[in-house]
Amino acid sequence: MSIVKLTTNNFRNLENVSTTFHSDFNFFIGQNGSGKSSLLESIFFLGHGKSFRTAKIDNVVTFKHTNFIVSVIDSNNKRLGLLRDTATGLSEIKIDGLRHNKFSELAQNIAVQIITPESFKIFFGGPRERRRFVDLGMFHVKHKFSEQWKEFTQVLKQRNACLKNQLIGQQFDYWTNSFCQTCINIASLRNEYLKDLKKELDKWLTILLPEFQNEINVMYLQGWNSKKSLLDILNQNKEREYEKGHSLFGAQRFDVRFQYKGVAIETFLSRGQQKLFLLALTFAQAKLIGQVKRVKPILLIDDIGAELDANSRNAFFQSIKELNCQLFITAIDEQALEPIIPKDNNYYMFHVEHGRISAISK
Ligand SMILES: Nc1ncnc2c1ncn2[C@@H]1O[C@H](COP(=O)(O)OP(=O)(O)OP(=O)(O)O)[C@@H](O)[C@H]1O
Repeated sequence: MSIVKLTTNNFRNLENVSTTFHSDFNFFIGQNGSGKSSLLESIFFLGHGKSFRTAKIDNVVTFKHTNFIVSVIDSNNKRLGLLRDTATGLSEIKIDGLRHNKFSELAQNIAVQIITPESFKIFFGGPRERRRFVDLGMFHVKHKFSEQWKEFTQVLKQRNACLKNQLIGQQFDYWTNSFCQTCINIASLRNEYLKDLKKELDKWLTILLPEFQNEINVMYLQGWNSKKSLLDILNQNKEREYEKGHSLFGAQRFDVRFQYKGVAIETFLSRGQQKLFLLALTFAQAKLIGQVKRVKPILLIDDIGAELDANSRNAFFQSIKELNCQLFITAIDEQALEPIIPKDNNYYMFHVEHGRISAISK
């Protein structure tokens, strides 16, 4: 499936947008402040239940309004909708007109990934974004993950409550044992997933960063020393954990690092190369999602011109031809898009101005 039609009401400066999209390639050009990122943000919101720019919902609702709606119709004629109200704090999720309580039910129907000019700073800046990235793939690719994650977060919460309240004895031991088991399950699922991701990554690096293909080592740090038993580690660090009041080891602390000849890649890749690497990684993840989901992965790429020279944009074009994704790509002007516009005219181009989106005839 792909998004056929998007409607937004009071989402940033997109007060009333209703636009029909191409199933593969959608390009948006517009001046600074016209609403390009807001458009991508609205689609991202539907897939993630939050913005990629702010944690404050008030910032997203159009000034002087109290709620926004984003809805889409997909190529299977399925309708997905989300309303967020700042006055009441309520969210309303609708799938084909029926209300749902859990955001994950909406997210099952739409797999959205984004790359912005800031992505690589956040991605290489700390484990949080890398965790989010991997777990998004896990959510869509590994069917068992959602259930296991739910169980894990509940167990983690209980164990943390014991640590915070200085509870010892049977109750704490019970949650610690459950915690170890759920950590091991999740760690092994992530390990499987990252092996598949690494294979797929090498394919995309062949096009985007050929000098690094087959040379990048994906290091999976599962959240505790993999040579030791988690239970032993927890027993040895009991006092430290009680002191901190939360679990210091476990699947919640995992990370994934990328190395070239034993060195972290972000320490020597240029900014443009870092962007190409992230594109390769995102494409790899999209490919894995596309293989298992009925939904076609959606890729949002904000300001493609930033950091990429003409050669890199050519490599980017070569790679997107191989992807089976629906792409939404923004740029300040058409020149930045030149090398990546399909020559067969099989795409849509839009002009964004003052929050209005109009199709440009080719
Ligand atoms: N809550 C809001 N209500 C109304 N307008 C808003 C709101 N938040 C931001 N804006 C305005 O929306 C406009 C669009 O911003 P957006 O970031 O989407 O622009 P853009 O086209 O991506 O620009 P750039 O090329 O500079 O990244 C800006 O002028 C911004 O001031």
